[in-house]
Amino acid sequence: MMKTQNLSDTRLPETPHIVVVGAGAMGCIFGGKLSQAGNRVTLIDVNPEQIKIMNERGLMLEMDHGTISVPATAALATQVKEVADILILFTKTLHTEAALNSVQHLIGESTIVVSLQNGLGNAEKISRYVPQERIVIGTTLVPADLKGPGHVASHGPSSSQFMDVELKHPRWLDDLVELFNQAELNVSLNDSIMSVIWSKVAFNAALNAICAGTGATPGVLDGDKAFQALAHDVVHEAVIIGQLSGVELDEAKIWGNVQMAIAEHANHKPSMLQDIEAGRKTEIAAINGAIVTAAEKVGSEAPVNRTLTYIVQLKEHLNGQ
Ligand SMILES: NC(=O)C1=CN([C@@H]2O[C@H](COP(=O)(O)OP(=O)(O)OC[C@H]3O[C@@H](n4cnc5c(N)ncnc54)[C@H](OP(=O)(O)O)[C@@H]3O)[C@@H](O)[C@H]2O)C=CC1
Ligand SMILES: CC(C)(CO)C(=O)C(=O)O
Repeated sequence: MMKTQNLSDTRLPETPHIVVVGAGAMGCIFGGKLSQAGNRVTLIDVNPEQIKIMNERGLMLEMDHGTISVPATAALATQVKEVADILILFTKTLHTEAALNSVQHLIGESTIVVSLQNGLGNAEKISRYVPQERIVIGTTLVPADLKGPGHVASHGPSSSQFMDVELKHPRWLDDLVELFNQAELNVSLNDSIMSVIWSKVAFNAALNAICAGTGATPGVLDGDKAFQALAHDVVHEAVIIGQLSGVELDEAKIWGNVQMAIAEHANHKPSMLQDIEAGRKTEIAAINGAIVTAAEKVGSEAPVNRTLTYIVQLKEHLNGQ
């Protein structure tokens, strides 16, 4: 049963309890920075060994301006009792439902759930657990490489955009932006959030899937004609399907972000490549696969994205997934 109350005029509590679900690369960066800014943060994950290490050693974040150490409170979902005021989802999309199932006892009448996860369909999944008026969705360009439990490297420019899914811009949303920005997370609101999400999907469909398929980081692909041609075709096809689905998209801007990542995130392993290297299943279904599904819905096809989906799935199978 979903718990709800009218929230449009409410503000965030003075010292909100922030729960980050998924203490991997992104969870540690966001949780660590929010914690360093003086917030009460609990990290939830599924691996007891990693949780123990994070509690003992804290988080180590390697950033452009140096490495910071932040004490951490990490736990299994069942060990956390205090309801979350803000629940930030940073599992891979394929674990969203399991993660939400495990934290249902932490979702109260005014808990706000934030997802900056990659891929399409995040809001739909979350809305099975939380009323739409309390869901915030968006994207992030923060590059995060997991080096070990609680140890993350993040280099290069980063920014994030989000909005409440109902596009009502309640007062607490401004508080949320301020909270993130006080932690130097560089977030902004964007009313055209479906355009933002589709643009990121088109970007990830090219960058993440090609890097996962080839094993290369963006910098290695710099200047390669075959990469440029393939990435262009992936983005172009995604843009056409997004537009046919009713979303406004600016192909040049998306392409600009791909070039930015090649230049500025040269050594970052896109999250899908990190999954392949760790022998995990990837988010290919929620990114390139979701473009293929969207194409079918509008009576079209997305052969380039379908082929890339097969290639990454093949890599998963070869990894035993
Ligand atoms: N890394 C990056 O640079 C970026 C990532 N993103 C997006 O952010 C999201 C998170 O990515 P990232 O941080 O890289 O992923 P990671 O795989 O590094 O971290 C996810 C964490 O969630 C844990 N987990 C799995 N299932 C559950 C569960 N049921 N409950 C709680 N925790 C769980 C995982 O544990 P285990 O490993 O044991 O499964 C892992 O520790 C993804 O959607 C990704 O696409 C967006 C922009 C950049
Ligand atoms: C960091 C970024 C934007 C790729 O450059 C990303 O989305 C990912 O790694 O999944």
